Amino acid sequence: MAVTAKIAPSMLSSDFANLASEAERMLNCGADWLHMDIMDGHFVPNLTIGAPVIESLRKHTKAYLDCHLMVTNPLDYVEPMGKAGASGFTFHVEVSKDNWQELVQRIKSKDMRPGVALKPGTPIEEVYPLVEGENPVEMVLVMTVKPGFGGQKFMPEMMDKVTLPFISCLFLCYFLEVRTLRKKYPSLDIEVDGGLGPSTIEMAASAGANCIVAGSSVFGAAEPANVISLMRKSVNDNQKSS
Ligand SMILES: O=C(CO)[C@H](O)[C@H](O)COP(=O)(O)O
Repeated sequence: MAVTAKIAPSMLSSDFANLASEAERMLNCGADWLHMDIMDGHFVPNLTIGAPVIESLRKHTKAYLDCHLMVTNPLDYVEPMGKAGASGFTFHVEVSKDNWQELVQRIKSKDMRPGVALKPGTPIEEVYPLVEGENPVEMVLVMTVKPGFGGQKFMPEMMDKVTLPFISCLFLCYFLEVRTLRKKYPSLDIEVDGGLGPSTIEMAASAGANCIVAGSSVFGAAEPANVISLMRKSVNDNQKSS
């Protein structure tokens, strides 16, 4: 089964004081999902929003809220996030090795879609059991920057987790790990997050990523709709040719 493109502007780059109108603006520009970064100031060195803000935003939109939990204790967030109206709940594998089964089961019981994320440097093999288990996650999020802040430079070596491109005319096996992920799981949603935009989308899409999180490149664009549509086209073209 072919995967579909999901373009998810990262609301971390929005004007938080006008979150509802920023969300509406992105949806009007063609966004499929709204990416919400939940940071606890412990798992990552930044503190953002939590369930109360998701609950407030939910009153203004029916959109899919793709929530990325950069927190040390994701289990503590399942109940409040479910109640608040989160659609997707993506937790980090680095803090869930012992309880991911319970976590996935609880996320599903709250009608959210479970996903697992990994930081740069975490071996891709660590997510295999979560994708192949009896009660699997439905998305893998590959971070292409160190989580914590928007506007960082894209890390090509993390894209190695999705494809095997030529870089500077050299055969560099940068994308071996993620290419492996797509090869292993043809119908899995694979999301990439960090430094994605017009100059990096082709690399991500050819590697097999279909869910694209983009903050500064979308919010910083004069015409966000053009950036969103360009990224969607790149994913769709690569999916057709794969
Ligand atoms: O999760 C994140 C940071 O932890 C952000 O979603 C991500 O970095 C997006 O921002 P940008 O597209 O500007 O890199």
